[in-house]
Amino acid sequence: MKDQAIEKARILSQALPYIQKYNNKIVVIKYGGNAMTDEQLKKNVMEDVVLLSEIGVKIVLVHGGGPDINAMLKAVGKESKFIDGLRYTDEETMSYVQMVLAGKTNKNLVSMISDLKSKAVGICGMDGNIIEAKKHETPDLGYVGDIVEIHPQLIFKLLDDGYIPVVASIGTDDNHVYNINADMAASAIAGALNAENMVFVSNVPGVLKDAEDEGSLIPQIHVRDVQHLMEAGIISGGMIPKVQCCVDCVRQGVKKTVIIDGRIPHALLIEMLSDEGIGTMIVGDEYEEL
Ligand SMILES: Nc1ncnc2c1ncn2[C@@H]1O[C@H](COP(=O)(O)OP(=O)(O)O)[C@@H](O)[C@H]1O
Ligand SMILES: CC(=O)N[C@@H](CCC(=O)OP(=O)(O)O)C(=O)O
Repeated sequence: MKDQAIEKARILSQALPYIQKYNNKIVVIKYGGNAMTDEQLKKNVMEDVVLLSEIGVKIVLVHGGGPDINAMLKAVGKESKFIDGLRYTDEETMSYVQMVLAGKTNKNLVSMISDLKSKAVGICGMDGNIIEAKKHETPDLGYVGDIVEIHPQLIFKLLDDGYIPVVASIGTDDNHVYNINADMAASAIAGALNAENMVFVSNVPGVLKDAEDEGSLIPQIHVRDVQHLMEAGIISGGMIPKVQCCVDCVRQGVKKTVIIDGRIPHALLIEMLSDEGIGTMIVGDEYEEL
């Protein structure tokens, strides 16, 4: 019993340099819909978000919700169609995407944070014109948007006032509302906020040497090696835009980007506050180990 308590205290004390490192720093967390399907694991992720926020990390939570959107479309008898990992979004689909992402999924995360006695504000990229977008041109995906510019003032204001901004990936121009891939929204927001760290919470261990073999994790990739890994077919499918987003983040000055497995309880705490490496880190020359 006493030994267990000492071990717990040792692990807690290990967190001190990380708490100091991240105090008052902005960290963007992208929480993917595939890692939200288990309620207990979702609660673990929200507990980690709240704990990090309570120790002074300025957390911005950008979320996806692909499976929630698929379920809604199925319920109304509409087919989900993806091209190169992006959802074909006709006008009717767009209204469901907005309803689900900025409604059910967003408010569920906000209420979980409130239940943990912390303060969150749920918004989407239309609020405060955060995500200025334009129609994605080729291929024609309907109301799928590309990000033109991030206007981060509202996010800064919420962080300054002690709120955790919870952001749904919907953008707008003067005339239309657009469905934005949540990885892209998160990385563009991280770049615009000059975040210290960008963490993608997914449902894979990270980048694998062999996508079929969960034991083949690549712990660290330098941005200069990403092109080669794509050409060699090691990074493929849904991992291509995610890794590309990591590279964009690093190029925009985010010091560390990491893809972690939301199926591991408290993966965020392990990643942020311990000496244990978890997932795949994608870094540039600027990155320094603590
Ligand atoms: N080298 C790789 N390592 C891990 N996953 C890979 C790799 N290549 C392709 N993938 C695929 O990428 C998917 C992760 O992307 P995605 O489903 O878009 O995640 P999320 O829902 O978190 O946004 C995995 O489910 C896997 O099928
Ligand atoms: C254009 C596009 O594909 N948008 C995504 C937005 C949600 C998302 O990205 O959710 P995940 O992170 O859970 O995949 C979609 O409609 O599914």
